[in-house]
Amino acid sequence: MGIVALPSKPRQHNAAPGDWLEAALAPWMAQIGAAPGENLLSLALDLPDALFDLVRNGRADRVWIAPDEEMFSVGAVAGFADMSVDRWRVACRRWTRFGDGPAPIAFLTAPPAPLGGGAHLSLPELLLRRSEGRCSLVLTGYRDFRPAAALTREWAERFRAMTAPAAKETHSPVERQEDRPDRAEWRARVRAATQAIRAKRFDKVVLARKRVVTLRAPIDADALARRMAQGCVEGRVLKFPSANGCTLAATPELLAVKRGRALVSHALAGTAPRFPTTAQDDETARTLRGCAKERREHALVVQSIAESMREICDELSHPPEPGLVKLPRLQHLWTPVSGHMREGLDLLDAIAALHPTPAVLGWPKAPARAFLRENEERRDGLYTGLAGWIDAEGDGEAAVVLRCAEIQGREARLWAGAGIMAESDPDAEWAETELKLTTFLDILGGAPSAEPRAREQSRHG
Ligand SMILES: C=C(O[C@@H]1C=C(C(=O)O)C=C[C@H]1O)C(=O)O
Repeated sequence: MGIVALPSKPRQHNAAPGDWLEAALAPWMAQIGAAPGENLLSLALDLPDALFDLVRNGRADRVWIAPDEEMFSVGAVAGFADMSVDRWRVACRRWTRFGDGPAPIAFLTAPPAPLGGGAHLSLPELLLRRSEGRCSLVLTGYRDFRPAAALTREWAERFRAMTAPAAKETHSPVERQEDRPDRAEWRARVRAATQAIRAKRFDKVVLARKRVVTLRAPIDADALARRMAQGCVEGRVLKFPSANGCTLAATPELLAVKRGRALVSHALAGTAPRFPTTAQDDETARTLRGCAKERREHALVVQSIAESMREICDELSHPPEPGLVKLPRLQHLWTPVSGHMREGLDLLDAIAALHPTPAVLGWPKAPARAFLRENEERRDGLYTGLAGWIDAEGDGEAAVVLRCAEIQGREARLWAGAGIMAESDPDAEWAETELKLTTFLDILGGAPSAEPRAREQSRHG
């Protein structure tokens, strides 16, 4: 499935966005004024398509784009900007909601795989959502002791800022790029990992590396997110704030998708390049499916996901043989694991059970994590962490943040990793990470790869 194409120019809309919102809020003022001050309050409004287009061509703190859905948000509700899981659950029970639109959601993140740990939630003040062809605006606030008009004024100001026309996108050339670790150090790290595996410390560990790309001018993360969304990806395009700037990703890996009681986790591990001719591409896919190392690497991930899901699901199933996910530059072995979640559990329970999987950490998890800590692999931004959203019913999605970069000023810190098994060859694993880096390099605007193209180099070529 492809990502919906974005119109390059916003369609015309006559009313100024701020005026439109004030008029749309007017009929609700009395009800907002009478709502209990100690509860969260949300109002969902239908939004004209043209205003939605203004937003997706403008600026947003958080962006989430799926094949059948788009979400953009600004602001975080004061006092609920960083919610604990418990606080979210309590708030959901005492929420005053108006309007006939989608329920409010919180965005969530979880730390990179070597750190692990639970989810953080952030409650957006303004959420623009297009789902099933319908555009809506969900406004959320905590009125506390303020008059209702103070709250609606804040919403209107944010909406004006969000719909202000974005600066014209300019393309900035690459000034320099650097690999950390460099190739020699990478080889040493992979050898250390394969030795530890042969010494039976663990079966698999995921090593990662970064490329720091510096452009001549500051990077426009919103423009990059739009470019990513225009490409065709299997998965999710996202932009989330992270420790030093923001993280952008076009990731194919979905850790958890929950709708009602149905939970699906997508095991993705085992990688090969794509080729322009069908014959060569199919041959590579056959080699990937038949490669014992890749199959074992994949099987570890499926087994671990199934074990974790058994703790929270009653029924579990997955196809006996992996399928393939085909991306523009890569193909992966893929197994969707489906389950029927136990009564009363939500997406956050699924995250607690599943994150991180051996696809981004290793197996068994504890010694793989200890190895990464000893080797001081510090992953920037949200790389191999999670990003996603949850609604008040506990449904939602969590993607593993891959094919990503943390953007700060003129710098993009790109990350890619590979599963290391006993027989891993350092150069083949380097080639695989090169290929993974191209997903983001392509979007950044043709930054030339520091190494020869991995397509021709891969162990499957
Ligand atoms: C670690 C990454 O990707 C993960 C590792 C894979 C592998 O080793 O084959 C495949 C998909 C992802 O689960 C990455 O893209 O950086």
